[in-house]
Amino acid sequence: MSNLDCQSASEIVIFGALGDLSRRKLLPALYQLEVCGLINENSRIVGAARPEHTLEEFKTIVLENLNTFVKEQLNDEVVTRFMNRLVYQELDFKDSSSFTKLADTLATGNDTRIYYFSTAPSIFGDICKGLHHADLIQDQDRVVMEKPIGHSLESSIDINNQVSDYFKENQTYRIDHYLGKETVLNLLVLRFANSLFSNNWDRDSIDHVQITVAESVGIEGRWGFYDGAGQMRDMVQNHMLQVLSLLAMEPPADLSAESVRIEKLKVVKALKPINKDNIKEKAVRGQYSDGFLEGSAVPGYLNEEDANENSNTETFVAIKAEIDNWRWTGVPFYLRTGKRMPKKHSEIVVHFKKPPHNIFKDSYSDLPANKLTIRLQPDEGVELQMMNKIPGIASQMRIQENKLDLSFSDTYQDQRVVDAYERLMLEILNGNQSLFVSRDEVEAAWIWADSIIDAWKTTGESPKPYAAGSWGPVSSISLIARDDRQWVE
Ligand SMILES: NC(=O)C1=CN([C@@H]2O[C@H](COP(=O)(O)OP(=O)(O)OC[C@H]3O[C@@H](n4cnc5c(N)ncnc54)[C@H](OP(=O)(O)O)[C@@H]3O)[C@@H](O)[C@H]2O)C=CC1
Ligand SMILES: O=C1O[C@H](COP(=O)(O)O)[C@@H](O)[C@H](O)[C@H]1O
Repeated sequence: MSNLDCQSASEIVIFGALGDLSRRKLLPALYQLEVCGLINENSRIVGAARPEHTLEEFKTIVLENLNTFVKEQLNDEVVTRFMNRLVYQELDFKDSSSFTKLADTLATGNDTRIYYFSTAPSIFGDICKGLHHADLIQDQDRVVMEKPIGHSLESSIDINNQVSDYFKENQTYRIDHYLGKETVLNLLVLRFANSLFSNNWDRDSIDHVQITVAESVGIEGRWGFYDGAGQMRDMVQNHMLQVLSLLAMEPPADLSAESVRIEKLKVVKALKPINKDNIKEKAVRGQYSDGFLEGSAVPGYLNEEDANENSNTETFVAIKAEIDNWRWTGVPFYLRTGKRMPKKHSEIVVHFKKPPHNIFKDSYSDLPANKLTIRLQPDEGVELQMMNKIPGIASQMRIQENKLDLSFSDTYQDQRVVDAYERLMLEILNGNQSLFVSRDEVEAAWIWADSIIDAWKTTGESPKPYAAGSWGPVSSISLIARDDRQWVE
């Protein structure tokens, strides 16, 4: 079945259509789906926003954005098709009575509506009330929620309740854009389409796993938002736990949303709690200070624009996560993520156990373990480090460490790199929830993350400084060195 066979025509309503996310990601993603012919020909895109604009003015803004944010040259024919789908709706999301205008607009369109909440979560409840007030919620409609879903378990329950009063769970799509990344999706294929890995994916074969999500960017003008969150809430509670779940979950029965989400949830629930009693040995938080990136001086977190110089917010986190279940007992998952690290570089390194006995002692005294490196971004690919004989007639067997390297850009040269939002938008249009996060997952992740954040608060643990352009505070090296291991650089 092609994607379009399962996709009914819909009204795609973007609340916050003139905001940053919509302009940079959502509209370009929809344009790319248009290029691929993946949007039902009768679907419309309704931009809802506060300012008064004519449709022509809205189209002009959208075209400017496409010119800016779509990497490839725009195709005139596709642009015309895309523009013909656009509708503009001036709306104050906090004024329920104004939603009757939206009802009039939607009355002339398709039966199924996709409501994309591209606004701050504090407004989700107001939008739901407005939609309800104008009788705009039907069983076949879908709602898309952007992150962050709260800043704690309590606030996430509150946001989820505000939406679930009006939409059922099977109508709700919670975005974690990491689930739309090609390389994150490829984890499923790597693990469950290759028996070499699926048969060796447990405590018997694996020594430990490292997950690094390093960013070279700093706060990029969003100090106010970021300072209330920090790297634990911004990256670990969501993206890193999603990656960890896909990496560690049991094989799902199939790829349905229900099967995949149940298995991911079990992983998060099995995470050993980190609290005030063990925080010092299990987690490290850091904050970047002045430093250098690619040869240029960059300010520290407390010297960024709009900064409050007393902030204790972390911009770096390293954690020794442990999954208390049959498969993973005794296998640490070391997580590390930070802003202003030397480069944008995200990867998973699976360290297998060493061979039990070395028969090559004469040429190699200490056989290294196999390492599987999954490069998430950039330079996406998969690399397996293994031992190999050096060809030659020498009487003594000479061996060396070598690698099998599958670089996606070399192997799939003709393929454009698909942005995560394109993939996720397509899944929303097709009504497939597999790549979206269930309420249970969000809440289980908050329980684990909250305990760490509370422990930092209780112990008064301040973030350790690290120079911008470095790999994090020295204590993150100690975190892993205590177990006689080291971060892969
Ligand atoms: N930007 C990004 O890259 C990412 C954003 N997100 C999330 O996506 C969501 C949107 O973010 P972002 O686009 O950056 O935010 P913006 O503030 O840029 O956009 C939000 C839009 O909502 C509009 N809005 C707010 N209140 C009302 C109202 N009462 N009535 C009508 N319109 C209103 C704003 O309009 P006005 O300007 O008139 O107030 C603004 O255009 C947030 O939850 C964010 O956390 C998640 C990941 C990445
Ligand atoms: O959600 C977020 O993700 C980005 C990192 O996303 P990536 O796709 O560039 O890896 C992060 O910079 C931002 O702070 C966070 O809110």
